Order: sequence, then C-alpha cells, then structure tokens
Amino acid sequence: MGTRALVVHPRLKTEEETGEGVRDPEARLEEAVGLTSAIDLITVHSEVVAVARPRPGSLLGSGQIERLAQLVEAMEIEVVVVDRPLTPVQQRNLEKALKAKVLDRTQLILEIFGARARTHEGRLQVDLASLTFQRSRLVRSWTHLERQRGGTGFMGGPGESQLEIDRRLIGDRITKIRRELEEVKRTRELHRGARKRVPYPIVALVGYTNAGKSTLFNRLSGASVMAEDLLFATLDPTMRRIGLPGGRTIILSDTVGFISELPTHLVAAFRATLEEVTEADVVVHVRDIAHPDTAAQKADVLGVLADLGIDETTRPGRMLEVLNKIDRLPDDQRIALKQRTEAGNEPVVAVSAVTGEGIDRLTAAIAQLLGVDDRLCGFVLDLSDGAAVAWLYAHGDVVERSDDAEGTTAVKVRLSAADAARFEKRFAGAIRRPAD
Ligand SMILES: Nc1nc2c(ncn2[C@@H]2O[C@H](COP(=O)(O)OP(=O)(O)OP(=O)(O)O)[C@@H](O)[C@H]2O)c(=O)[nH]1
Repeated sequence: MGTRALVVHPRLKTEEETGEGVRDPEARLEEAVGLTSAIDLITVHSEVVAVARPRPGSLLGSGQIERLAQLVEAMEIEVVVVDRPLTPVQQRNLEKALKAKVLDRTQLILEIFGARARTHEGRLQVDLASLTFQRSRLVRSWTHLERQRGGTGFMGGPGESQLEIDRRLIGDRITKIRRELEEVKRTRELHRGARKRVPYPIVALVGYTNAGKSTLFNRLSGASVMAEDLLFATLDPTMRRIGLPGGRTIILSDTVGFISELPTHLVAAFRATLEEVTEADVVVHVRDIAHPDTAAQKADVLGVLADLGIDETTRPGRMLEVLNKIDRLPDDQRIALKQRTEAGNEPVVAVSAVTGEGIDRLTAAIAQLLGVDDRLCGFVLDLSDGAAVAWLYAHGDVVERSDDAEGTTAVKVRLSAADAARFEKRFAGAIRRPAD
C-alpha cells in the first residue's frame, strides 16, 4: 500500500497583486499532484489554499492549519506536500501542527530528479543537491537518501550529538561526491566519444513536465520496435532506435521534464540530466497544447534550452515543435490548429500521443529535418558485401536501386555530406565505381 498524501498549493495573494508570471492555481495544483504521484505517493486530497499574508513561521494561517490538521487526521494522511518552497522553521512548525511529514516543493523536485537521473553524473548532482539541502536543514529528505543508505543515520529524532554526527557524515559525503563529480567530468569526454560512435542521428524529446514526452516516446518506438542488439543494449533505457519513413534510422532520447521556478541549487542537477540534449542532432519540443499555461511553459522550456546554448540560431532548422494532446481540444480549435500546422510554413506538428493522430506527420517531419542538407549520391556496389547496402538503407533515403546479373547493384541514395564521406571511407572495398 502506498503512502497517503495531501497536496496543497498555496495561492499567494501578494504574488497575484504584482501580477508577474502568475499561473493558473488549479493547473499548478494539478501539476503538483502529478509530481507527487511520480514519487509513488497516493494523493487522497488536494486543494488550492488562498494565502492573503504569508506567515513567516508557518506560511499558512492558523485557521487553515487547523482545518488541514483535521483533514490529515480524518483521512489518515501521512505526508503533506506544500507546493512552495518552505523555510526550515515553516516546515518544522507545519509538521508539528499537522502531525504529518511535510514535503515542500524543493524536496518534491529533488525526489523526482533522484528517481529519474539517468547518467552517473546526473545521479551525483542530485545527491549533492540533496545533501546540501539537508545540511541546511538537518532534516531528512523523504526517501532519496533513505533508499541509498538503507535507512540508517537520518531516521528518527536525533539528539544533539546525533545531529553533530549527521552533520559530519553529510559533510564527508559532500566532499566525496564533489571529488567523484570532478572525476566524472574529466572522463565525460570519453562518454562523449562513445556517443559519437552511435552511428545514427540522435533526436531528443524535451518539454515541460506532463507534456506527454514519455507517452510520445512509447508511441514512436512502439510503432517500430527493433530487436535489441549489442550496441544498443549498452545505451540508456531512455534511448531507443527507431526507423523513420524512408528507411532512415534514428536514436530517440527521452529526457526529464522541465519545471518552473526551479530552485537555484537544483539547476546543476537538472542540467546534468539534460546532457544528451546538447548533443542531439534534432531537438523536439513537446508541448501540452491543451494546458491553460501552455504559452508560459513554452517560454520556460525555451529559456532553459537557450541557457544550454540550444536555439534556432545555434541549430538552424534542427528544432521541431510538437503540439501534443490535440484530442483534448474542442473540434473547431483542433481543426484550425491542424490546418495551420499542415500548411507546412512552420516547423510545428500537431499530434495526440494517446490517439496516434498526427504521428505519421511527425516522423515525416523529423525525416525531413534530418534530410535538409542531403544530396543525391550514386554508387555501384559489390553485392557480396551486403553490409554496404544495408548501411545505405539505414543512414540514407534510398531512392533507386537496380541489381544486375554480375553481382553488383547500382544505388541512388540521399545522404548527408558527412555520411557520404563516412560511407566512402568505410566501404571503399565494396564500391566498384561511383555511379553517374
Ligand atoms: N489526452 C491526452 N493525454 C495525453 C497525451 N499525451 C500524454 N497524455 C497524458 O499526459 C500525462 C503525462 O504524460 P507523460 O508522457 O508522462 O508526460 P511527460 O512529459 O513524460 O512527463 P514528465 O515525465 O513529468 O516530464 C499522462 O497522464 C498521459 O496519459 C495526449 O496526446 N492526449
């Protein structure tokens, strides 16, 4: 049985008065519930709580706290998620008054990063952020370190001397992780090299949390699952090899979702989980077009990508926007959106990852983006070397082929300049002569 949770989104009146970056509170609550379920808590109740004047000692007002405490007791709630950053004092006071473990937004996000960090570096960055956060509060995080340390050290109510020991242990561990991170950074070039050997273009899915990346990832790879081979068995589970229309192969890579108002000390951890994006050939930005804050979410994602040096200027023609969840739009809006995107003037495709609508257009659009600087090449190849022909099918778009009786085949294929050079070098022995 999972742990029962109450999720509260404090709606700050003061913030609304300044009017800056205000998002729909109900949508924010929904996002917080989504994040909560991502760390295996079961939300039994959720609500937006209006806060006229944030209290320094508890954020919420005493009447509200009393009401929530009754709810906690009546519904046997063990964890209360407060979707805002809390000070250590606020957190402690709320825990005392509500008689439940309280998680604030920072801790919630840390847990998610902890659960989703995929690379060694990503995991170390999350551990570092988590330990730094703990040291500042000397409270345990919800599950992350517990899992890691087998539940020792941080549990229970430590006395004064135990706190001293904990502080020293945390300090030691931070030093150790920093050293490990240095080491990983030094060897990162090696990992990069390994990626470069992946003989297909990498297409990375990015997007705001809950936009539907994983659903789309499964839909795209489900449509053309390829047998696992040795090379790909060593790849991350969040990377899959898929075939595009025209026969070209790509590696599709899913990434951790973006979240607004990321606390500064989590930024490094988040970036480390995004490493593959900086190396992607094509970046596909997945958006929830039916979300009330879809425009603000887009701005968030583009902002972070720009910080990573990824935008239209650094990657001209290599970014694609996917407007997902069109099945949730009213008919007239859906039709208008499809007409706009199908006109083909912008690098935008409208899809539903759930119903499959528009997916063919998406794969065609990716194939087209990858093919922008392709040129038509011709080769006459020795058929006794099947690998050369297979290579052309996997890397390019074979437009014509004719085999003859003498064991050769003439192939016309669209290839990128880099792939054409690679092919000529690798299969020099199989090329009888370049075709006309
Ligand atoms: N109606 C509808 N729901 C969708 C669609 N795509 C995804 N969803 C739903 O949206 C929710 C989030 O989808 P995910 O694929 O987990 O989103 P994500 O972008 O991977 O989320 P993070 O992992 O938090 O970054 C799930 O409940 C999906 O079923 C869609 O095209 N239509």
